Amino acid sequence: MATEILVAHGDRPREGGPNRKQVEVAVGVLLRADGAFLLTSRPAGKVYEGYWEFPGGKVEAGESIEQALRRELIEEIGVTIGAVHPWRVELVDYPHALVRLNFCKVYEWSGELHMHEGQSFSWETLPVRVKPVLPGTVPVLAWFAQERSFEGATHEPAT
Ligand SMILES: Nc1nc2c([nH]c(=O)n2[C@@H]2O[C@H](COP(=O)(O)OP(=O)(O)OP(=O)(O)O)[C@@H](O)[C@H]2O)c(=O)[nH]1
Repeated sequence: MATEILVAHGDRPREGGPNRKQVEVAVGVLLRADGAFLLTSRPAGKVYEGYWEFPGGKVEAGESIEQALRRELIEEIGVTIGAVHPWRVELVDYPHALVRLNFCKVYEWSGELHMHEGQSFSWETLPVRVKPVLPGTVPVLAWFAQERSFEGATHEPAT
């Protein structure tokens, strides 16, 4: 089966030409017992500043997805996570990079949420109230909708 590629902001020129390498990203979907999931806003100074996403970041050389996720969540939101459950993988073709998002569900963590990069956070359910949502995050909301038999718009479109 061909890998589905989500093209974000399709009309903009791509950096690095047609053979750009894929950037591996580890992404954490933290789930509370009541089903709410954690979204964080992208900090000032990063691409897509202010857009809402699931916390995570790029995998460094020599790291597994799980190791990267543990490191990123301590660095970014101050929690130490328990078991990591790989969920889905998505390829997103952004103008700035071709990223491979490795979404992992996490049900247990310790420590208080602390936004170390000045982000905001919000525990959300469907439909998501915060906006704008990062293009690479939108399909995740659709997966939740499928799992939860939720019908209707999962989020407000970015204007
Ligand atoms: N963390 C995260 N990144 C996502 C999501 N969806 C999505 O498309 N991305 C993309 O994946 C890439 C992750 O990079 P990042 O900037 O968060 O990673 P990082 O913290 O290691 O960045 P740095 O290079 O500034 O240290 C970005 O291009 C971001 O736009 C998501 O839900 N969570």
